[in-house]
Amino acid sequence: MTTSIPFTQNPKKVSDSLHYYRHSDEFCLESGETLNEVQIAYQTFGTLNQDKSNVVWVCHALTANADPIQWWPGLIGYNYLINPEEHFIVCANILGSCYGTTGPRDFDPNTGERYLSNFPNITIRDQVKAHILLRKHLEIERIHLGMGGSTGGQQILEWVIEEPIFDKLFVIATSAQSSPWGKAIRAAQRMAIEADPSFYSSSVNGGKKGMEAARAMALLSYRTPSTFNQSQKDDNEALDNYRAESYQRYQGLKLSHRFDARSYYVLGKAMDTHNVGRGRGSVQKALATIKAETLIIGIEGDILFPIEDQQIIAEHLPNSTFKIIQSDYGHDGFLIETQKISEILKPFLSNESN
Ligand SMILES: CC(=O)SCCNC(=O)CCNC(=O)[C@H](O)C(C)(C)COP(=O)(O)OP(=O)(O)OC[C@H]1O[C@@H](n2cnc3c(N)ncnc32)[C@H](O)[C@@H]1OP(=O)(O)O
Ligand SMILES: N[C@@H](CCO)C(=O)O
Repeated sequence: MTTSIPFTQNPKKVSDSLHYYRHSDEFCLESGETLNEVQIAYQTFGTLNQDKSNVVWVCHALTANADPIQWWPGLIGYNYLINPEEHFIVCANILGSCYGTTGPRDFDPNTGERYLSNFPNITIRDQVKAHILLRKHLEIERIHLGMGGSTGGQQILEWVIEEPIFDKLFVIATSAQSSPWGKAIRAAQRMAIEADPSFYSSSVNGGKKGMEAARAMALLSYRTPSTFNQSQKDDNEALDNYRAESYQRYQGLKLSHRFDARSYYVLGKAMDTHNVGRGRGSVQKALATIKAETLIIGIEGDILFPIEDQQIIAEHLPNSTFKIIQSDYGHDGFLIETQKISEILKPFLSNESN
């Protein structure tokens, strides 16, 4: 087994409490293709209590890693609502990513070469299958709270339908199926990556310039005009070198220093596959099977996952609470508005209904 070295050019980005579960059996994907010797990188925080009733499983968003204390500060961490003193927090890097779990830059055990552009298409359901493998490896039979935002929320919704082992769910800025609008946004980003000839090369860092452009496009769907218009104002004399352009270029560079272009490509395609109704009759029928008490939060101004996406979930879940928060940040507000989220999540977690 070729050990997969967690991808990061910034070692501090990969926490020293990262663990690995290596699955020796064949991992069959929804596409019918298989992956061998899948490795799942994960982190746990806190202690499993006697009756294993304090598990909080966090599913991360597109470019995050297995350390939610790092990327969801204010909500998860010591002295926050979801904390290691009270909860046994588990978070796994998702299949196809580049923070320790098997993805395009890892070595294919069948060829001894890195997958690179040969990494198979994966789905959200495949990512959930990897979570389930890890759950079983950790001998966790019940999850008190499953939580996630954006594609993390998509994983949670898929998972609870596959395995009704959750007491409570919290999902934010997410959907029950990917919309044509979301698919169009990600297609444009893939076109930018495909326009970078190095994406198809054998270079382990291929596609990075394309990913920088893709990230700049993505940011336009993660934010709102007000965040740019408030923070990136130019003086009246400016005729070039605008702050908004400098910001976009910087954000692209920032991502290219910590993320892999082929992972970005594969994970975007996985998001496109999301549809809880596939093979289950309809989205409505699939959602109606979810008995867990669910909190759904939408963000006013989120153009990637508009409020209607969360309304559909709320309408078809038998036991749900739906709240809307305001955020200048739009979609990325789920990572930033942790105070507003905590004010809603706290009473949801403390009620005795479950
Ligand atoms: C390994 C890991 O990190 S796990 C992954 C964690 N990340 C994720 O999950 C992705 C989600 N996180 C994010 O998207 C972001 O961290 C957010 C949304 C939470 C906040 O966004 P940020 O990028 O931190 O803040 P913001 O968008 O305001 O940008 C601030 C940065 O832009 C820089 N900047 C601001 N304006 C400009 C400009 N005109 N030109 C150049 N740079 C600029 C700031 O100096 C700052 O730089 P820094 O990040 O090096 O400190
Ligand atoms: N901006 C966040 C959330 C995207 O949904 C990320 O890059 O992971």
